[in-house]
Amino acid sequence: MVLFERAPAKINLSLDVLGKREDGFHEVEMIMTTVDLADRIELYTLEKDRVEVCTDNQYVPSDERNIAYKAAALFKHKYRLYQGVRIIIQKNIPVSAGLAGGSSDAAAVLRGLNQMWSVDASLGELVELGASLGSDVPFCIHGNTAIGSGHGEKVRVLPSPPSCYVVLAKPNIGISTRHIFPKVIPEAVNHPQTEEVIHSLEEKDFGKLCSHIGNSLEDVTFALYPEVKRIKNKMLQTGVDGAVMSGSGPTVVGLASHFSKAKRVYNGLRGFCDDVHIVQLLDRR
Ligand SMILES: C[C@@](CO)(OP(=O)(O)O)[C@H](O)COP(=O)(O)OP(=O)(O)OC[C@H]1O[C@@H](n2ccc(N)nc2=O)[C@H](O)[C@@H]1O
Ligand SMILES: Nc1ncnc2c1ncn2[C@@H]1O[C@H](COP(=O)(O)OP(=O)(O)O)[C@@H](O)[C@H]1O
Repeated sequence: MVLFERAPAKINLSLDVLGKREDGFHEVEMIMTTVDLADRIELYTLEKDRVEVCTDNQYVPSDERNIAYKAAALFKHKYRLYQGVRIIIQKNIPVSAGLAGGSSDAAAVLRGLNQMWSVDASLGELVELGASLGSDVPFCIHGNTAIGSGHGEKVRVLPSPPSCYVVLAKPNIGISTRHIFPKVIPEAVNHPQTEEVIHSLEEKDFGKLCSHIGNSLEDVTFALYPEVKRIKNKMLQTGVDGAVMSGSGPTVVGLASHFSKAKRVYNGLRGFCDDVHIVQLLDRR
């Protein structure tokens, strides 16, 4: 049996760090949505009780270190399943980019195995399983647009954003989330106005959305990697309506009301930054 799943990239419209927790994680509040840049996951049932992973990206492990492998092993263990699965991952989402590519692959594997093996686990059960794999997995299971709180495991669905074009620009560096969080001083960083971002979604007010997007991790990432700040500034100079770093970076997200504007920003970034995409929001509810 074979099943195909799309694993879309997430972008942050906001990310606020509220404080440090005793378990080593940080209390966050982050508004996320998905875009039409996606990995493609193929799942094949194997008779042998084993998990196999193949990827086409040299920076992504093809063994038990792959988060998609971990998701399959966890799912098999939880539901006492003794058949195996081969997972083929076509990576289109840049790696270590702040776009939750790995988390989205893991979420796609949980969704896919649930369907392929007729387990019928509820969304809540999948979210709980996903939370043990990584802070972004619960959102990736939900998709659409949502606010994540706790360390990311509590997810509440929000209205879809107003329609727009999204420019994604990633400098030629990868950032590990675990290197950024320890350097955050919650009392010292800039905090986005999360409530205003929620109001702008409720009112479908694009201008208001653009003026309130923000990310508390920018201060730390910009200090360590000034090229990320330069990309954000370049986007703003070339006329994007709003710009914000996604996750712990380094991808910068630009929001543009029209394709012509997105194209101008895209052209302005070419030569300045190699990995640039114009994409659209997936959430069209
Ligand atoms: C920062 C965010 C925002 O969307 O995204 P990315 O930059 O990865 O896209 C996520 O919270 C990343 O989630 P994820 O990549 O799943 O990270 P995890 O494996 O859960 O955590 C990696 C490490 O980051 C730190 N961490 C993560 C989340 C959080 N709320 N507080 C933390 O302090 C912890 O040190 C943890 O050990
Ligand atoms: N399926 C996967 N896709 C991408 N990266 C993966 C995957 N499995 C494990 N990894 C490892 O996780 C790290 C970053 O994952 P990724 O999800 O791309 O970054 P981010 O959390 O910044 O969005 C990399 O070190 C990568 O090797």
